[in-house]
Amino acid sequence: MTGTYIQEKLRPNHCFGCGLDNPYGLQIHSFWEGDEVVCRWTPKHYMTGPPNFLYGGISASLIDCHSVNAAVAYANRQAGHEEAFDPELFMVTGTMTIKYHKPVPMHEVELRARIAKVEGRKYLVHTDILSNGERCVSGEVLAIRIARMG
Ligand SMILES: CCCCCCCC(=O)SCCNC(=O)CCNC(=O)[C@H](O)C(C)(C)COP(=O)(O)OP(=O)(O)OC[C@H]1O[C@@H](n2cnc3c(N)ncnc32)[C@H](O)[C@@H]1OP(=O)(O)O
Repeated sequence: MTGTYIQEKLRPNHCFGCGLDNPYGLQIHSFWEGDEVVCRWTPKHYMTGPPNFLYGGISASLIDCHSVNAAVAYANRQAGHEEAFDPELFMVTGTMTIKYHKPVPMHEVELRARIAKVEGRKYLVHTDILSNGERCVSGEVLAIRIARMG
């Protein structure tokens, strides 16, 4: 999959959640699957919250970055910049709501994001975290398009 991950098109990027240039970050790798953006990610042992389960803040960070990256990818796709992203199509999180349905076991999870609504500079993204196909966490992220920072 190297070369087709959304994060590859956002470099350089030191973001803790999605920056491939941050060796201390979560290093998510997201890709299109039809109309959904998918990421498979495995927690490190020190990311535990409740015994044997993932820390909720990590789930929130995963949803945050995966969703914003999905919105950036969507905007670039709509603008015909799928191969090389337009640096002007950059977004940050405005608002995020997280619902924890079930604890997340400490093994590989799948994130699935869908663009629910676009209104001007606002992109509403729905993302689920699944473990063994079961939804454990869901999030609603409002990504807001801005001029690129830095
Ligand atoms: C590729 C790497 C991605 C890295 C990102 C990873 C995710 C992150 O962690 S981002 C960091 C966390 N987020 C931030 O720090 C953002 C801080 N906030 C800001 O910079 C600004 O408040 C910002 C950009 C969100 C909005 O400011 P500004 O561009 O002036 O927006 P503004 O013109 O006031 O509003 C535009 C629209 O968005 C809405 N809006 C603005 N802020 C928010 C908000 N926080 N929540 C909901 N809606 C908002 C406004 O109501 C307005 O809507 P409408 O067009 O319908 O009237």
